[in-house]
Amino acid sequence: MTIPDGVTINGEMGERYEEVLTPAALEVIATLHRQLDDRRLELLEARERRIEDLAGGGTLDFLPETKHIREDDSWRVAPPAPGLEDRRVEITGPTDRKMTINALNSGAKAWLADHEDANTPQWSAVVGGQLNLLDAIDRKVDFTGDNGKTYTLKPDDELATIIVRPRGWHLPEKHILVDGRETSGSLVDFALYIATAGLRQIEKGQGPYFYLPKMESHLEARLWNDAFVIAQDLLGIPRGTVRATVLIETYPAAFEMEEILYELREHSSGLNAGRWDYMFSVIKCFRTRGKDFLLPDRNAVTMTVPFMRAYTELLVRTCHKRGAHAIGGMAAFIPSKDEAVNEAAYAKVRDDKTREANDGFDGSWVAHPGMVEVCKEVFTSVLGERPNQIERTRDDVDVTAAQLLDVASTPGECTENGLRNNVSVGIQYLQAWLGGLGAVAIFNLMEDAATAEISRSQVWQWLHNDVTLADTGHTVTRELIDRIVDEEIAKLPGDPAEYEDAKQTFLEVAVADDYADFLTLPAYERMA
Ligand SMILES: CC(=O)SCCNC(=O)CCNC(=O)[C@H](O)C(C)(C)COP(=O)(O)OP(=O)(O)OC[C@H]1O[C@@H](n2cnc3c(N)ncnc32)[C@H](O)[C@@H]1OP(=O)(O)O
Ligand SMILES: O=CC(=O)O
Ligand SMILES: [Mg+2]
Repeated sequence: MTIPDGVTINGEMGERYEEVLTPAALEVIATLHRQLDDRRLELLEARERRIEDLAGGGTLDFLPETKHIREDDSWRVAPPAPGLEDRRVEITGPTDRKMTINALNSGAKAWLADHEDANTPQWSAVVGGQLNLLDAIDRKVDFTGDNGKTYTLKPDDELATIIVRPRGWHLPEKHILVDGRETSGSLVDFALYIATAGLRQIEKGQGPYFYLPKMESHLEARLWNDAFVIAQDLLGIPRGTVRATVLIETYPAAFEMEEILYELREHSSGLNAGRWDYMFSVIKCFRTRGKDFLLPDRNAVTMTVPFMRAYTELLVRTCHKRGAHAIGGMAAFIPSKDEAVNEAAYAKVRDDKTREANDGFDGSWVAHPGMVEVCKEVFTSVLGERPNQIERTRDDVDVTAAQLLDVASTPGECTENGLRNNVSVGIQYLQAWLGGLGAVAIFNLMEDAATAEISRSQVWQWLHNDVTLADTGHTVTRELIDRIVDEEIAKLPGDPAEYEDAKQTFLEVAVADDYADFLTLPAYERMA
């Protein structure tokens, strides 16, 4: 296997890995790393400076220096690329072989093939996931499971369009070094896809399409755009072939939606309302600012509370003004074998998608194949034969910074039940994550990296703001959390000792004075 100068692969070479870690793909990684990684690290430092400013009493607002972009009515994003015109229902999920086939066959219009919230950066998942994508595009992915069930792809014209979500800018890739330095997980996931399966997508009449997560500014979008231009030029692909939908899922990004679309306009395929990371980011940004930014129990923060409503309304308005798709977020309810729970889950997903479709979204996400039809049906009842409703410009919407920041009027209470739920979900999720699973069903809900971030951040916020719990009257202290951690672990299946790693990681990210930027960072250090 030929490895370009300066590139080191630390990870074990599994079967067929050379089909993904090709010389061309490694060359793209090396070039992107050398040209862009210093800027990536500077942008991560800028995030830290913003957090310090917010902790010191600063606030978020629309940027004065980019007002001209917001006020210039002349620009639009590129028209929808092949396979991305109609996105009324998109399924999300990790890229293991079974999920790949199930997602592509699900009847959804698109599949977010996840190397982010629903996946872990285990080396075998980083490369193995890309191999599954390659095999799916080449129609060589069929297999028979251990259960004897045969997994076979449907005909091409019935499959969902693949949209790959690489890791966020903060995550390193320790198994691939360039000039002795760890690389960026984002650039590795992007490069491995565009230089292998993504090229095959072009031959098939579509393109390398991406979902871009967890960005905090338009300058981070500019970095992605530069990565697209460099990679397309290197691989001899016309500029504009790559398309990217950006998740607006951080508080700062909500104030730069228009600028983010502008930076990526040649490559843009819209914005998505990434509600779970958004809530996480709200807590993270203002975690030390007391009751004005204190969220009640996680399950009480619905999409209809004022600050969440302001965010989704602004997203639709911004996208449609610029000719871009507005894609809704994830209702975390999944089918259940318990009939009553199942009925409630379907009703909640239906309500959620109905609100989004009526608000002007062009499509939305589901976490499970069982939820595809309900989402499709709801959007079809609004869209009819139209592929989207981009023409609905929502000129009636005018969202202010104060509305986006109005966390204080969120109804609900902080309760011990909520605290216990956060502790249990956080530990169960980390247990799964450390074992290589990025998405799991816990208490009848889909849990992934974003929802787990909310859980651990709430624990941190309640502890560091001396919250008094409404149901018990207790103040949240380290002693109370330690007791609840042990009690909740005792309720889980198996020996409590099996949860020790997850417990320690949870305590590190949920109670330590130094708030970890992302739970996946210390967790990744524990991963081989
Ligand atoms: C905040 C965000 O970023 S949201 C986006 C990121 N999160 C996600 O993508 C989560 C995606 N969802 C999932 O991973 C799964 O639905 C889970 C883990 C929550 C539940 O999965 P399971 O416990 O396997 O559910 P269940 O047993 O009901 O699955 C039934 C079948 O549907 C399949 N399935 C379930 N979810 C998916 C999915 N998202 N994509 C493809 N197939 C799926 C299962 O593989 C299983 O297949 P099988 O019958 O062939 O064995
Ligand atoms: O990625 C989606 C989210 O809600 O977070
Ligand atoms: Mg997210």
